[in-house]
Amino acid sequence: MILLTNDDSIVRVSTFLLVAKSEEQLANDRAWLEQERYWLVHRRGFTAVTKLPGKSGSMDDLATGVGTGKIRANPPQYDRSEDLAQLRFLNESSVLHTLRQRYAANLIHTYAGLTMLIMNPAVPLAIYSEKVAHLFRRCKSADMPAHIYSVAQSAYHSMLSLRRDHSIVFLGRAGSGKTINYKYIIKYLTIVAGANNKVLTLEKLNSIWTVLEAFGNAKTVLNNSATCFAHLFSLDFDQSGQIASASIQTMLFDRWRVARRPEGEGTFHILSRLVLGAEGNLRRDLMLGDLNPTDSNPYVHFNVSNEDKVQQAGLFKMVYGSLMQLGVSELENKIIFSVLAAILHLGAAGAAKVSTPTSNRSSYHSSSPGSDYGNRSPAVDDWTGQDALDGFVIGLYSEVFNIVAALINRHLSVGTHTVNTILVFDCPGFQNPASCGQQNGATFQDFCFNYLQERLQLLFHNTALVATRDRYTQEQIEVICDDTDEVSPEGIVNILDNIPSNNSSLSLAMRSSQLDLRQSDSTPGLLWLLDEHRSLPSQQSFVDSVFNVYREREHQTLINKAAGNHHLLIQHCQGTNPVLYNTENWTKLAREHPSTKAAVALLLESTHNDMATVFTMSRSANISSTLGGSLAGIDGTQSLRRASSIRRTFTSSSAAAIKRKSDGLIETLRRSKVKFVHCLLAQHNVAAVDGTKEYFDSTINVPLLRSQIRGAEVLPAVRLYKQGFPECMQLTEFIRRFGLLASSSNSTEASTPTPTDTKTSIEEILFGIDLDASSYRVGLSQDRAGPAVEWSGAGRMRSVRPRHVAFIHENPPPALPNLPQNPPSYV
Ligand SMILES: Nc1ncnc2c1ncn2[C@@H]1O[C@H](COP(=O)(O)OP(=O)(O)OP(=O)(O)O)[C@@H](O)[C@H]1O
Repeated sequence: MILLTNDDSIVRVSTFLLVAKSEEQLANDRAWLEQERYWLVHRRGFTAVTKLPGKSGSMDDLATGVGTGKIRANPPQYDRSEDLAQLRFLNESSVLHTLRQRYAANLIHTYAGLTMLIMNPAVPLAIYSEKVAHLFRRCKSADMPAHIYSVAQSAYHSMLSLRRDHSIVFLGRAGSGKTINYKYIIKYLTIVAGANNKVLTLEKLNSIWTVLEAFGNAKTVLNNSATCFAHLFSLDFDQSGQIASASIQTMLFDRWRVARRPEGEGTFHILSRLVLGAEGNLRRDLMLGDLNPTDSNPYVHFNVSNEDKVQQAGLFKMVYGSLMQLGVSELENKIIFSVLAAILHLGAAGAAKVSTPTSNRSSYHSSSPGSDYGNRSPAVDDWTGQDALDGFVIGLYSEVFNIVAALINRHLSVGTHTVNTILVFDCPGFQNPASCGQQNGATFQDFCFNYLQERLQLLFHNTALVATRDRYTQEQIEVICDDTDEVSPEGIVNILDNIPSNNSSLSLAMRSSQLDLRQSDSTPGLLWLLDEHRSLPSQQSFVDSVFNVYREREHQTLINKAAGNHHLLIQHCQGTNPVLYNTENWTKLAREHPSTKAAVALLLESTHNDMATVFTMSRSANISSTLGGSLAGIDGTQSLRRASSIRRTFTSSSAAAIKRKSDGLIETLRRSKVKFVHCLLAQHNVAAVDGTKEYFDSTINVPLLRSQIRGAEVLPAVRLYKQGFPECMQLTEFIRRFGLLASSSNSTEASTPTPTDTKTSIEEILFGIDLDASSYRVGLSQDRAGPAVEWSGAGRMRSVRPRHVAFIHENPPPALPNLPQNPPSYV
């Protein structure tokens, strides 16, 4: 258990220990630095080496593995630095070394400048209790140890002081811990900010997570309970800083899973839980007893042990109870589960192709008794009967998922005036099935998830690097920072989603010379090619269309043809994570079968009045008008009050809609002040292995961690943070707070000061208090926000500041085996 204390004596002692060094310590430091310790980088890791005195030749020559050559090691006291910006020698190996040292001590959180890195510990840690949350309350950013609660607290504090909307975004690979930390952020804000009229409580949060996990998660090869939807939790605060309303927007990115789950993976948990857990009248009314778990059913699988079956049955009862706690009536519950039961019965029935007497076209009928949906979904081109049924089931499940989210919102959203919002965003992680030995190639669903992760990484790049540099230029602040090894995610994002500027057709795009395409910035992205592909003869494979366009050598570093008719390789995450995709069936998946829309219409127009009422409700003004919140909707146009139309935008399954959804999301996030959390995996498949503890007690997979650090652009961001001036304050605000320190002749009280007066006064104040001139700059620009004083990141040394909180392990966790405290080398 971690205990945080603000006991003064502890603060003073730790401050003294950190600041004051004995002569002996200083001598040791000097001796260590004179030794010239370097990292020798190699494919499998890095090794500490010492330069022998008197030997010539550059140590940089040894760094054959990275190419940067900046490989000096830090003295041992930096081993567990809480902020990577504190490292004296900032390089990739030193970053890996620090993360590894901290991880060995169960310190899974590390600041990377303004970003937080979190390693997945794979085992529960007792550092998230309510008591711990209260210790972060009212703390300022610089006073908090690295912890997921410090991210939440600094967003909350910043929202209150700036009166601006904030968002917290999680990035990382599948199973790296995004969802768990997303929940901790919301839990923290609920505990610390409190909620008016108990609109949000910890019990309600538990119910929400239980319901969403059941309806939106599934077992995948990379995670036993992977999130298959993106969710944006919106916490709306009133003037006093309390939560006044909340809502959740969901996007079921993997809606195909209900009908076409990848080999070896599961469908949404709720389907098997319903069959195993429903009892009494519900079981009888939904005829669940007729479904034999041993029969093959494309829409559910029961490949679990008896013990698991009991557990799944228990989980169903929890879901049912949670829905009730969230204000869902028994009737509404029954309606939701009856649609799910219909999906299961349709799966048991299967589909057959029949000819209709009135038309030459074929249509598809389920052989399920009483089912006449086939007439509503005319077959198109190469659709099969199973496609029609699958499309229908996808439509049904998507509507169920939407109504569940709408019912949660009905319970949380209060039509009250709110001032600011904190958005917390989680989505499926980066997928690479090859990392767990699956060589068949990644699926279309994986492609969609990876595209969204790339968009988020680009948002990070633009926020942490591009916008920061632009601001320095605007303020005429010179920052010397090496950016030669920076690679922007923009190149890969363009390959994935570029829309040709001349809106040419696919056949035109393929006929045009590459030069023309490049000159007009018209090289179409893969999503556009998928969308357009339906206009091509079906013999042409999607991969052929792609490589008719992407013949250019300059693209070969990002996209390549792979062995097999349908395979292509995309170099994701700045080339650190190549993913082999199998594009067979992608053109079909990117389209929406007409039966999907028919399923939606069927629910809305159902002759069963209650059913029609419930499903219409999620689209009607009733529910959307109850949605509170000051923040614009995820589609990037209007407020959340337009939730029904937002959801419609998101239910289209075409490739173009995936881009549109992502655009809306990024635009929504961009308008707020964004904080990023990068979740990291220490080992492949941590989240998919049972008996994780034993599996996990091994050394860190250094190449895996290195590729995540590179892909996440940690080093460039920390470097800019360290060299730059990341903390800024408007000049007027500075004067308001510190104006008293100005000499009387320059007092700003006499008359309204001009910007030049203000700047001069500030420079005098800073000069007067003898602050190191290299640690600040006074900006010049006259932009809307006004010129600013910028504070150096390097000057923000958390470890030498008196802390208001400190970590103490009550029961120190056992050190991981095979991890010496100061390992001489890593392999
Ligand atoms: N802070 C943590 N403490 C304990 N266990 C953790 C922590 N973070 C992650 N885990 C473990 O890792 C597993 C995967 O975490 P989680 O589902 O949050 O990952 P994810 O990144 O959201 O995955 P996906 O992208 O596949 O949805 C969890 O089930 C849990 O076992």
